[in-house]
Amino acid sequence: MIDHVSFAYKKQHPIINNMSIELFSEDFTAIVGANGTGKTTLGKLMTGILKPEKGSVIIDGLDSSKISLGAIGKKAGYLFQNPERQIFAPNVYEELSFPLEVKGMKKEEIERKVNESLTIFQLTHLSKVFPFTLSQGEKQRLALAAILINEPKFLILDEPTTGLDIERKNTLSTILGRLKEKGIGIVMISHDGAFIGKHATRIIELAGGEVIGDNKKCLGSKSKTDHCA
Ligand SMILES: Nc1ncnc2c1ncn2[C@@H]1O[C@H](COP(=O)(O)OP(=O)(O)OP(=O)(O)O)[C@@H](O)[C@H]1O
Repeated sequence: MIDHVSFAYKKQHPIINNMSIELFSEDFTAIVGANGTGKTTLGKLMTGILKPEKGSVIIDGLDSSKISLGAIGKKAGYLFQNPERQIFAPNVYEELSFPLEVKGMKKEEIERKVNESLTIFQLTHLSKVFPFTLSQGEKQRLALAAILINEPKFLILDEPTTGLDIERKNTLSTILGRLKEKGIGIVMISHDGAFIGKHATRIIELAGGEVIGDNKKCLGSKSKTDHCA
């Protein structure tokens, strides 16, 4: 929940101005608005990468300013506009196994979870590959898989369809549809009207540091919150 949040990179130039938004895990929420209106900034505030100057960001009942990024990552994952920024391991398999090792999970359990994830994200044939040689779509699927191996309740995606061809967009659609069915709340920052039209159950529009539109569509969702447009 974004509660009366204000944020500026430079004093006197607020990007987010006393904004409040409540997000629900049953929604696929799209954040839209013109270039430079603060969508990415809001996404980073939602996942604790940036901290608000005023107000608070409450993630699953906890104040983002008071918990570590690691702890936030177990509740809300963030897919960067450029997924390369969040890939660190020497090969695809280790990108997925490392967070589980850190958790202290047993080797057999790690193998089972990683192999399952490689299958879901169509990366099995690339498991030994150096991640930086992957294509854009493959890097994105790897970054998504690495976020989701933490089993967060919310996933925030920043312009995930940029640079993807139709086939890769369809793969992403299928993956996001499965996540939705599992009850993971999805927030997508995007200019891709067709993709938003297909998936979003709620559309929040930003301008001038404020929310200027907040509409819900039903799309057959099990939405419990207010009305559907
Ligand atoms: N690290 C930064 N330091 C200073 N200013 C920044 C920084 N990041 C973003 N800004 C500025 O903040 C404003 C909002 O940027 P932001 O990336 O959040 O917008 P956006 O709505 O996501 O834009 P786009 O649709 O082009 O991706 C812009 O004017 C941008 O130049």
